[in-house]
Amino acid sequence: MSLKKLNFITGNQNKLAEVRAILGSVIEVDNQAVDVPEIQGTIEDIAKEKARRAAEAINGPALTEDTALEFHALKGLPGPYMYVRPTSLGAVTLTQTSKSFLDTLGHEGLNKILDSFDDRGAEAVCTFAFCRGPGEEPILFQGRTKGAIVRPRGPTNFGWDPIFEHEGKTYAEMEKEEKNRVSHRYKALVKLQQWLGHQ
Ligand SMILES: O=P(O)(O)OP(=O)(O)OP(=O)(O)OC[C@H]1O[C@@H](n2cnc3c(O)ncnc32)[C@H](O)[C@@H]1O
Ligand SMILES: [Mg+2]
Repeated sequence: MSLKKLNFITGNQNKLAEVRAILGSVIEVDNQAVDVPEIQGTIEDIAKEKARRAAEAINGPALTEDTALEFHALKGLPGPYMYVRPTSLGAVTLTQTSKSFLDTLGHEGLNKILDSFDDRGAEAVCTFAFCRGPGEEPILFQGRTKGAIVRPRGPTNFGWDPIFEHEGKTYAEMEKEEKNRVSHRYKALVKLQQWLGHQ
């Protein structure tokens, strides 16, 4: 099967812009902002289930992405629960949490959690899941970038970018191109791109 384009199911415009910036010259990236329920579980469980549900919702091939931020001192928390949006499928609301760790605590609150630990280390984890269609098993592509949680520096337009420092700069302080050369999302997309080359 040769894929002519990817249908990236996300409501997050920042993610979409980064995916298009990284993959745009390789393959066309369409977008549908379908609200897909996110279950609780491991990053991998959440990512796979999201893609399955997206493929069912659009009745076709779907690419989804899930981002987690793991604090080493907290043994990986908040991880995929940094942001859990209330989502619903028909009458069934699957996740009830209306506010995320980030929304609730803010950049300062997330920093304060770590003030009582020596280790400010963190890892940004990006997991893309591609599902060929309803009933198919999703394939995962994961990228990880190591960093540290710091007091906010730089523009505040994308999630926790201002408090995630990688090699001396926060993601928010980097030019877009710079973030897209080192980010968790970039590393996951390199794997997706390699896989696309074999399709
Ligand atoms: O529609 P989807 O793709 O689910 O988009 P989302 O915004 O709900 O995304 P997630 O469920 O993966 O939640 C991750 C949250 O983490 C934040 N986030 C994701 N990627 C990020 C990045 O590269 N830099 C900073 N914050 C990021 C941002 O606030 C997201 O809303
Ligand atoms: Mg989401």
